[in-house]
Amino acid sequence: MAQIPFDIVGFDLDGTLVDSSLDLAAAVNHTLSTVGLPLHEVDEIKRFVGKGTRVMLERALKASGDYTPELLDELTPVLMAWYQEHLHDHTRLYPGAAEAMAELRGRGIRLAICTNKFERFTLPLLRALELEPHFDAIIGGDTVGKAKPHAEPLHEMVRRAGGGRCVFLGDTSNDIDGAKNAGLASVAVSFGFVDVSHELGADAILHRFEDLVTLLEGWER
Ligand SMILES: O=C(O)COP(=O)(O)O
Ligand SMILES: [Mg+2]
Repeated sequence: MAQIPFDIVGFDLDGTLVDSSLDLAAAVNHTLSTVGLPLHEVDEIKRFVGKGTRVMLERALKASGDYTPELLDELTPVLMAWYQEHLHDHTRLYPGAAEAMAELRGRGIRLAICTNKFERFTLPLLRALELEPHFDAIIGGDTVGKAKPHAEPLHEMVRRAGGGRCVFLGDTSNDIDGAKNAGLASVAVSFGFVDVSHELGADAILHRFEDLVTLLEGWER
């Protein structure tokens, strides 16, 4: 069995480890419906994800020409409250992720998460999906006061996971730029919310979780 040259495999959450698009889209559309604004398609809302819940709503309001700072302030708590109650109605791991995580852990590699989703959503979601025990570190968008692409949340993830060489997987520029800023190896996934994997300048691209272990085994030492 070939060796994997990493101590830690870190994951972005939305659009990388879990497909949360239906619940996020429902949260945005529920919020817009409370004030009679036009709703968005799920595929459109997927493009708004990655910089946290408030920015997702801001992008949705801007897309329909309805944005004002006051409206965003008014509606953000509505979205937060609704999403808190619907974190895992439809949200699931991507195919092959559970098996890849089990294989990596079985080989002594530590797993970690760094997401721009707030802890108040991240932790209950991971608990509901029974994923929390698999991770040595879970960093949310508000854990260290800075979000990806800032290096600090990724540094904190590596620190809390016990240190060592780390590769980080993600689906947007926040993730890959963040990994680079933190000096980590990076993998862009092509099955996330928007496939921009070829534009991100990641060290490698992953098309399906079934290929993750082989990809890491073949990594240059
Ligand atoms: O924008 C968000 O809510 C979080 O997104 P992320 O898990 O992809 O960082
Ligand atoms: Mg993401």
